[in-house]
Amino acid sequence: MNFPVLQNDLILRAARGQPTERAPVWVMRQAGRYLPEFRKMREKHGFFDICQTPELACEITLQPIRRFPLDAAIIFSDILVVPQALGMVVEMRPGEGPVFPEPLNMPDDLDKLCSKDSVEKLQYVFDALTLTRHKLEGKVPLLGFTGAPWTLMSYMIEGKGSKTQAKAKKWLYQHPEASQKLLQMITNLNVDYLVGQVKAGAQMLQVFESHGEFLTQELFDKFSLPYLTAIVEQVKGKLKADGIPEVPMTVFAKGAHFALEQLARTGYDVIGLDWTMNPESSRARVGNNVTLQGNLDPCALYAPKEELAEKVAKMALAFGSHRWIANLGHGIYPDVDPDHMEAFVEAVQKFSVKK
Ligand SMILES: Cc1c2[nH]c(c1CCC(=O)O)Cc1[nH]c(c(CCC(=O)O)c1C)Cc1[nH]c(c(CCC(=O)O)c1C)Cc1[nH]c(c(CCC(=O)O)c1C)C2
Repeated sequence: MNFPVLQNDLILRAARGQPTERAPVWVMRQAGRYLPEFRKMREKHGFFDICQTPELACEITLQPIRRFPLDAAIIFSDILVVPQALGMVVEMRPGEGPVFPEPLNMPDDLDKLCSKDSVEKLQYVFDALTLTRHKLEGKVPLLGFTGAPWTLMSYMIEGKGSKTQAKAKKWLYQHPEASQKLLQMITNLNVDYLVGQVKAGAQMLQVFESHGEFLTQELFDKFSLPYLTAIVEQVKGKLKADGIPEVPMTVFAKGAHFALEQLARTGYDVIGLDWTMNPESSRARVGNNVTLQGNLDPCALYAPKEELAEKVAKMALAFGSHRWIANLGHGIYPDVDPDHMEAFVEAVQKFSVKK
């Protein structure tokens, strides 16, 4: 596809354990809600209309890259496009967030899902990736992503955000086989979806297990870890079989602090840490063969800029300069002042320089 030559490969080097002059930095959910230029675009267009229109998705992906000296762009989309591709309706309601008008209630409802040709329904994401990779002009690598099977399953059953995920967890206890059938269906689509994203131009991939925090270790071992592992093994295996150079893969399992050692053995190149994790003890637990990503408290961006810079300096010291990708410990919040996002990025660049 003759993509422009990459000029900044810091994040790819950090992910592979190669030396970097300083830590690369990007921010989860960096495109979107907190930027006035995004909100202006949202006044005119529906959320999923933007996702489905490559020119608009590309424009929003580039907005934070124009403003801040970031080291990666993440394609503008949402994890919930995967349930849509399986035949579910998802609406984005103002003030409420994503809603499934007809969530899955009982195992029989799985028959309503349609896994045939589902990856083809995501062609618009592939088109957005290809366009964006060109429009980035090689400035920084382009990241693709998906939601992990458990996180997507929980949305498909709850039908919206939930404080407890009790309906979804009820399935794990009452309908373990149906749960595994659903998780496998999502895993299969995710593998094809991520391979398709790389073929379309994604240079690195992240799997978001945002609802890891609701699982016990026992539930995580049974209903999350095997599917996260299958995804990394199969995506890397398929790329290799197709003669396509492998790309680094990140897993962000929010709240799954108990699973750090296991996650480090799955084959992911990068483990994302949420803001509750201690960088030094996390490093001691995972060893030196994986890269860590994170993990400043997203609310630290509310602090005065000087204090924010101090927190970043402290974080840089705790992670050290090798195998670290600087980020927040979860997505940036919608009411953060963009000037403080800039202060965060600049502080990482200043304090993570290798001595
Ligand atoms: C990576 C990504 C996501 N969503 C969006 C992006 C695009 C890139 C970016 O913003 O940088 C756009 C993205 N997605 C959404 C928005 C706001 C919608 C709007 O403009 O009205 C944007 C910009 C909508 C959305 N989509 C989702 C929610 C959370 C709902 C809840 O559980 O209460 C919400 C509010 C689901 C979702 N979506 C995503 C996750 C995983 C990351 C995380 O844990 O934050 C999750 C859980 C991932």
